[in-house]
Amino acid sequence: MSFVTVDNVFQSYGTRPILERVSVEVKEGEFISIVGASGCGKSTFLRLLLAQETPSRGEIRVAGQPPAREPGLDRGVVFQKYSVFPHMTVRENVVAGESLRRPWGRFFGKEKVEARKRADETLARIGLDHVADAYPATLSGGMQQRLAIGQALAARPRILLLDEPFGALDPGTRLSMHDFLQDLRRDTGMTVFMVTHDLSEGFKLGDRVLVFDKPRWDPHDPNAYGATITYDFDARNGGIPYQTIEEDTHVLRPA
Ligand SMILES: Nc1ncnc2c1ncn2[C@@H]1O[C@H](COP(=O)(O)OP(=O)(O)OP(=O)(O)O)[C@@H](O)[C@H]1O
Repeated sequence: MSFVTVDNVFQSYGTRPILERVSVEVKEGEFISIVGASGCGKSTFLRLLLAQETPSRGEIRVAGQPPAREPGLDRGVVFQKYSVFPHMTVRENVVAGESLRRPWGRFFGKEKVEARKRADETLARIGLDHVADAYPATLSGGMQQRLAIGQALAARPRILLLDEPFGALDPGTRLSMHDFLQDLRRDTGMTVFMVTHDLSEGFKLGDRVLVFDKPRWDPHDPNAYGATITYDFDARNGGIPYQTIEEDTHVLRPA
């Protein structure tokens, strides 16, 4: 059964189309990698899933409902640049990750004690419990990015959105982050959408790899048309396409 449904979504900025006819269904627990040329709208697609933006046309549903507009507890997000707070300790960063998503923004009294306990559980899960009282500047790049993921996980989201989360890391750290993410996913059963520029990373981590591209191209006006999902690969089965786009209708159909 579909958990995230994207139904014929279009997004434009002013008169400029960015995405057109994007439709995809994702089951709960699936890991979706997203690849495509620079500027083709991959981050825009994540912002739509996050409900930071509303599509110009079409509909997105999460568990049958429109995604909540306010910062929700159901979706966590991690960007390439570390989003941790430098003036807070590692533990405080994880507590903040949860509290900032609440309407009133802070925990008090007993709630605070419980939030710190949950933060310590998250830190144990991401292997940062031994540096709970340290400040982010004293951590390596990989540890800081793990902390950013810990922040996003603090509220136990059902969906994790990752926008090139490992792009700024060196190759060795990147590999250990892959292991970390695979373990995390096994433990939590989260649904993950990850934008990456690295195709092999996309196939290694993803159950499916979605390719965003422009099916129509005007050489005199490269911005005339938007991008859509042109391939939907089964990454667990040698990269056989589940679906490919039809030349005439530009609609994804079973391959
Ligand atoms: N708020 C906005 N207003 C106007 N144009 C925007 C806005 N956000 C993004 N764009 C434009 O939309 C296009 C798609 O941007 P987006 O960041 O989604 O692409 P991307 O595929 O994630 O790119 P990259 O791989 O380089 O990160 C870009 O040309 C960008 O300049």
